[in-house]
Amino acid sequence: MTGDPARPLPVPLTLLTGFLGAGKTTLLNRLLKDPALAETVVLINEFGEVGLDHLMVEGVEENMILLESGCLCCTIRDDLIVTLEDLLRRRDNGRIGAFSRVVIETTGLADPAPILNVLINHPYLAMRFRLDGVVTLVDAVNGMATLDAHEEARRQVVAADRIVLTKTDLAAPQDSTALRHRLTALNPGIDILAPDADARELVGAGLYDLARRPAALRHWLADAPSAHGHHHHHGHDHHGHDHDRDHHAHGHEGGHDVNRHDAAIRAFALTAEHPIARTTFDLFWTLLRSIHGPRLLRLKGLVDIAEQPDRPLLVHAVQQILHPPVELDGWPDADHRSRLVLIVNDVEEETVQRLWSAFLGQISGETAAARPA
Ligand SMILES: Nc1nc2c(ncn2[C@@H]2O[C@H](COP(=O)(O)OP(=O)(O)OP(=O)(O)O)[C@@H](O)[C@H]2O)c(=O)[nH]1
Repeated sequence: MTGDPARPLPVPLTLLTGFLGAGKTTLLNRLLKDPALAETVVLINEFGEVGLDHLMVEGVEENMILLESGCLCCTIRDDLIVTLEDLLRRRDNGRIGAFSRVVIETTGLADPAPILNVLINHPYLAMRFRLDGVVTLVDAVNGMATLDAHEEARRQVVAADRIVLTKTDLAAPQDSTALRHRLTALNPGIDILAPDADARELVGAGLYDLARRPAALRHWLADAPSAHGHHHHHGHDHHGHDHDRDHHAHGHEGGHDVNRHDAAIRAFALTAEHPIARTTFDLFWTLLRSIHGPRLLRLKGLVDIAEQPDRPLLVHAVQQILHPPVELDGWPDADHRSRLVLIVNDVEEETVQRLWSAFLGQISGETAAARPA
C-alpha cells in the first residue's frame, strides 16, 4: 500500500449476487446514483442468450461490460479473468478513464465459488483488485423455497459478508423472521440489511475476510476450478451459443457438483416484430403462469404495447411473485421489439414458443392450447 506508481493501489471490487429476481439490478441502480459509487465500472453477467439486464441498469452505458453468458463453472470464470485483465490494461495505458471501483453483478444462478476463487487466488488479479465485499440479496417471499431447492442459492448465502433481505414489503412478517433465522444458521453472525441501507454499508465497508466466513466456503473454494490454470476436462466451446444445453450433455464432470442447474434450468427469449394489444399480452402472461406455475423461475421483458408505442411495458415475475408491470417513459435502446426472457425449470421451450405464436396470431390458438404441457 505505498504510493509507488509501479504498484498501483488495488481497485476495490464488490460482488453482488443473489438468486434469480432477488432485486440485484434494482439495488445496483440505486447504488449507482450514490456519490459513494462515482466512477464505478459494472460488470454484468447474464444467463441466457438474450439478456436484458444491461438495458435495465441506468446511466452507466460507457462503464458497463457484459460478461459472456453461460455456465458459471468455466465460461464466466475464464471470461472474468480476461475481462478484468483487459480492464486493467485499458486503464494502465489510458484508453479508458480512471475508475475507482468495480461491481460485478452475477446471474442469479451463479455459484460464487469459482468467481471468488479468481478474485482471491488469481496471482495477478488478486493483487490489482481488492475484494471488499460479497453482497447477497435474498428475496423474502421466495427465499425459503429457493434455499430448499437450489444449492447455488445456499452457496450465495454462505459466501456473503453482507445479506440484503428484499421484498419484505411483500412477505408476511413471520416468514421474514423464519428466513432470517435460516440465513443466520447458514452464515452465523452475518449482517442482514434492508434494501434501502446506506450505500457505504453495502459497498466499500472493508476487506472481504475469508477466515470469518463459514468453513464450508473454504472447502468449496478448494474444489472450485483453479484460479489461474485453464481446465480441460469439459471441452465445450466457450464462444458457442448453447452453453447450458452443452453442459447438460456433458453431465457433472470435474467432481464439483455445482452445475446441477444445467440439467433442467434453461433460458430462452420470446420476441415479436409487431406491437401487441394490452389485453392480448395480459392474457398470454396469465395463461403462461397458470400453465407452468413455479417452474417459471424468472420472467422479464419489455413489451411493445399497441396502444402506447412510445411507452414500453416492463414486466417482471419471480417464481410466485408477479410484480406489477411498469410503463417506461421510453425505450432503453433502438430495438423496439417486444422481448421476453424466461428462465425455466423443466419447461419445454417449444411449448411456450407455440403459445406465444398463437397469441401473436401466427398459428391457430387451438393448436397451441391443445398441447399446453
Ligand atoms: N416489492 C418489492 N419489489 C422489489 C424489491 N426489490 C426488487 N423488486 C422487484 O423485483 C423484480 C426483480 O428485480 P430485479 O432487480 O430485476 O432482480 P434481479 O435480481 O436483478 O433479477 P435477475 O437479474 O433476473 O436475477 C422487479 O420487478 C423489482 O421492481 C423489493 O424490495 N420490494
